[in-house]
Amino acid sequence: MARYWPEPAWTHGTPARTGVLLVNLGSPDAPTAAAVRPYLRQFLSDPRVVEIPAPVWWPILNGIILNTRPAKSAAKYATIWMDEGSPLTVHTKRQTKLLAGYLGHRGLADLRVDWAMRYGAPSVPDVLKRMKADGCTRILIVPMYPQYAASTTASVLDEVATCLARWRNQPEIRYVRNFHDHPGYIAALAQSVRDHWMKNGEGDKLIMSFHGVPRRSLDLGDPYHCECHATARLLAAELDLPEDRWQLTFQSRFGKAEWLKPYTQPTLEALARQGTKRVDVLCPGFPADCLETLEEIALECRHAFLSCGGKEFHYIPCLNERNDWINALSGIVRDHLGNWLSRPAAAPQDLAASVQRARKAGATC
Ligand SMILES: C=CC1=C(C)c2cc3[nH]c(cc4nc(cc5[nH]c(cc1n2)c(C)c5CCC(=O)O)C(CCC(=O)O)=C4C)c(C)c3C=C
Ligand SMILES: [Fe+2]
Ligand SMILES: [Fe+2]
Repeated sequence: MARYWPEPAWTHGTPARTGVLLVNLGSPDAPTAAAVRPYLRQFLSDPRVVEIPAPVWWPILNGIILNTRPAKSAAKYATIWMDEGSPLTVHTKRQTKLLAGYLGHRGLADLRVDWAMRYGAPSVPDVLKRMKADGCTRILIVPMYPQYAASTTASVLDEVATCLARWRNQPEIRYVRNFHDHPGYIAALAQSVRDHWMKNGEGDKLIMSFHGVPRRSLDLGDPYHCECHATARLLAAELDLPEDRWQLTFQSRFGKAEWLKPYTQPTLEALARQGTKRVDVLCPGFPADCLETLEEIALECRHAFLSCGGKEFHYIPCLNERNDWINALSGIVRDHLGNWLSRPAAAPQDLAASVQRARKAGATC
C-alpha cells in the first residue's frame, strides 16, 4: 500500500492555482525488451485492461507473455522511435505545451497545465503530487481518449482515485469523460482529411480505424463501441461522404478472444482482393500518433493491403499538434473548468502548521 509518496503540504503563501492534467496511455522508456517488459507488466496487470481473474491470468502473463512479447514489441517500437523518444510521449508533451499557450491567450495564463502517463513515466501519482506542491487546489483530469472505454478512461480515473485515497487534504477534482462528438474535435478530424485530399487527391474509400476492445465489454455495457460509431458517423457527415465511401474498423486485437468487429487488417485485405485500388486510413480514436498507428497501420496494414493487390495506401496522421485540434482541446478544457473560471481557487493552507502555530499561541483546541 505504500506505493506512493506521502502527500505534499499546501503551504501558506503559495498562490492558489487550478491545474489541468492531460493523461495518455504511456510508452516504454526505450525500444528495448528490457524497457518494454516492466511497461507491459504494469499495463497488462491492470484489471481494467485484462478482465481475467488473477489466478488464471498471472501465470499466463508471467510465464508466457512477459517472456515472449517484450522482444517482439521492442522491435516494433524501434521502427517508429523518434530522436526525442516514443512518438506518443513526444506528441503528448508538445500538446501540453501548446495547450498551455492557447489557454494563456484566452486569459488563463495562470493555469498549471501538465501531462502524465497511465503506464510508465511520468506517473499519474508523481505528477499529481507535484501539482499539489505547486498550489493546485483544483485539478481537471483530461484522459486523452475521445471515446470512453473502461479499459482506458476508467483506468485513468482509478489511478487518480487510488492516489488521492492516500491523501488527507485532497484537491477538488473534475474530469473529462469523453469528447467523441465534440464539434471542434470532429471539425479538426475532417480538416485533416481534407488537407490530405487537397495534397494527394481522394481515395476510393476512407477507413476509420479505432483501437479495439474485447467484444465482451460491449455486451457488459461499455459505451466505447457506440461512441466510436458516433464519431465515425459525424465525421462522414462533416465530409459529406456517402455510405459506400467510408467504413469503420477496429484494430490492435490482443489475445485469442473475439474483439469488436470488423477487424482492420482483414477488412483492408478483403477490399484489395475485391478490387479497391486506393484506401485512405485515419485513426480518429488516437489524438496522438503512436505504435498502434505508425507501426500497425502505416507499416503493417499498408504491407497487407498492397500484398493483396491494392495499389495505393495512404495513412492520414493523427491530430498531433494541429492548430485546429489544440484550439478544440482548449475549448473542451474551458467547458469543463466551468464555474472554476469565475470562482477563485481556495488559498492553499498547511493546516497542520496552522494548528501548531495556534497551539504555540495558547489555543486549547
Ligand atoms: C485508443 C484507445 C485504446 C484502447 C481502448 C485500448 C485498449 C486495449 N489495449 C490493449 C493492449 C495493448 N495496447 C497497446 C498499445 C496501445 N494502446 C493504445 C490505446 C488504447 N488501448 C495506445 C495509444 C497504444 C500505444 C502505446 C505506445 O507506446 O505507442 C499495447 C502495447 C504495445 C504492444 O505490445 O502491442 C498493448 C499490449 C488491450 C488488452 C486493450 C483493451 C482491453
Ligand atoms: Fe491498446
Ligand atoms: Fe498493436
